[in-house]
Amino acid sequence: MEFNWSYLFSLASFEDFWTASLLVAWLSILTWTIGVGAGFFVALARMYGPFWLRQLAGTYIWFFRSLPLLVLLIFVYNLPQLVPALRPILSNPFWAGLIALVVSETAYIAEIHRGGLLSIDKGQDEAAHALGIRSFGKYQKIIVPQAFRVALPTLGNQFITIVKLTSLVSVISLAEILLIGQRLYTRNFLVIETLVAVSFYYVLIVTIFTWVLGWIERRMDVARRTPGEIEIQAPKKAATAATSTRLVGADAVIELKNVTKAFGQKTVLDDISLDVMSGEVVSVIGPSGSGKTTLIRTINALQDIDSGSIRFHGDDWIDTERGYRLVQSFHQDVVHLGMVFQSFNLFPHKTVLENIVMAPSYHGMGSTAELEQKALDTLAKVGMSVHARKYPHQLSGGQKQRVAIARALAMEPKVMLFDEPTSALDPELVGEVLQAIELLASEGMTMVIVTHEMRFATRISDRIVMMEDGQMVAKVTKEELFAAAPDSRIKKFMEQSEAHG
Ligand SMILES: Nc1ncnc2c1ncn2[C@@H]1O[C@H](COP(=O)(O)OP(=O)(O)OP(=O)(O)O)[C@@H](O)[C@H]1O
Repeated sequence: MEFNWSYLFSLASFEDFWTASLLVAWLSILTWTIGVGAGFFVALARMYGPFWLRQLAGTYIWFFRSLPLLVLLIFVYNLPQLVPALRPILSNPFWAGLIALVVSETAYIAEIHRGGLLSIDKGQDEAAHALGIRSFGKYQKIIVPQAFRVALPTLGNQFITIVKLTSLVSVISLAEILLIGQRLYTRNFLVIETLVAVSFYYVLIVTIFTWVLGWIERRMDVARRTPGEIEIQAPKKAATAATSTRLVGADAVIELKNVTKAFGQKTVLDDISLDVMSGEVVSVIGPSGSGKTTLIRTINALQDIDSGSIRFHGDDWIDTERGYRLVQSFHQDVVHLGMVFQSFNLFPHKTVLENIVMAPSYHGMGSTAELEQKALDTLAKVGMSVHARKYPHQLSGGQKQRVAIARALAMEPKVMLFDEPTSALDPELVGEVLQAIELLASEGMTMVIVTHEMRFATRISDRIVMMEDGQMVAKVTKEELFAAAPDSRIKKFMEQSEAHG
């Protein structure tokens, strides 16, 4: 038997195949789009829901991934036998097929989203918390765009799977590509030629959508973007620390009282009390693992405490009398505590300017134009305005940290918290970050700085506190430090640290 080429070529213009191809494309797009939306909520329910919802989402995923699609299709199509009211919808093979495909695919897509969500660094969440960006805004602006970018290749792959799975809908008589082919070869017995044509139409659809998905992926890939041009005039050089005009006030801005925190058996903060006065710069030093980072993170509730209390600006802020409790206005007021993290925690999918404008815009602090101008002014202050249109991956570590400082400053905080701001930097980049911090100190900003930079701590601080094994073993002013005996704990520690640094 000869291969019938002319018959095959005639199928390229067979209208029923083109109609069926459009139907397959439409069914696949609908299934994928609804599945991507529904799957996201199932993933969120599975990860963050209350216990019963997590169980429910887990059971849904387990059940519909176990059930063969063919069984589900036939079940859904025949459901009107049990529930006649569903007949108007489910007796239509397109709707029955769509519902079965969506129910099944949502289970797979939920797991893809879960992978995307799990890949997002915890630091992104912490940065959102510190900037007062709450759940919905956090997901909308920070987590979902990044998680979606990570999940996109796998989601694209799932789309291809869906296109091919639509061929199963032929069992409930949907006139899709395979069914058109079957109808032809049962009449003319040209099975091979007809199946070649069927394959051609599937390959064509998959090729077009692979190209479209690839294009979307490339568009979302910030690593491919070239730094944008900056229209503003670059300042000749970064602002430098002015002669200090700083005065330490008599009012405490932050008051920690008998704060304790244990991780399991290990007490990491042991009855810590500390007042930070307005305009004061307090550096927290101490050996690795002594509890410095834990301490600073308790102030803006990135870390909970077991007992004790924290007051902010003379008002209740965090207490533990009836369990760990934040004051009601916590999330509005946390923005007054700017935080700079050791690992920067910039938003990688946003430009430098967008990183800075995001929180003020979320809090409605002005029009976009006003906020951008303010952001550029703040960037100029840390010597970063020329880089405003770059993405974080296009910056050095020191530049990233200066942007992180500008991002915190954009919320016009009353206090700045620095958690080892130079620890992740190469030695040659440390200076530029310290200079930016020093400038803030000279302007009278109240600051708490966890640092290993002893010389810097001595130069900039009004007070230095030393942690050791969860206890505050020294709390000295600069004068007391100079006057301290050479064999005092704090002086010895500082000397040893400098020698190793
Ligand atoms: N989430 C956590 N779960 C369990 N243990 C923790 C957690 N966070 C910190 N720790 C432990 O608490 C102790 C203090 O950690 P912390 O990060 O506060 O120390 P540090 O003084 O800042 O150290 P370094 O200078 O090395 O950053 C360490 O022993 C650490 O392992």
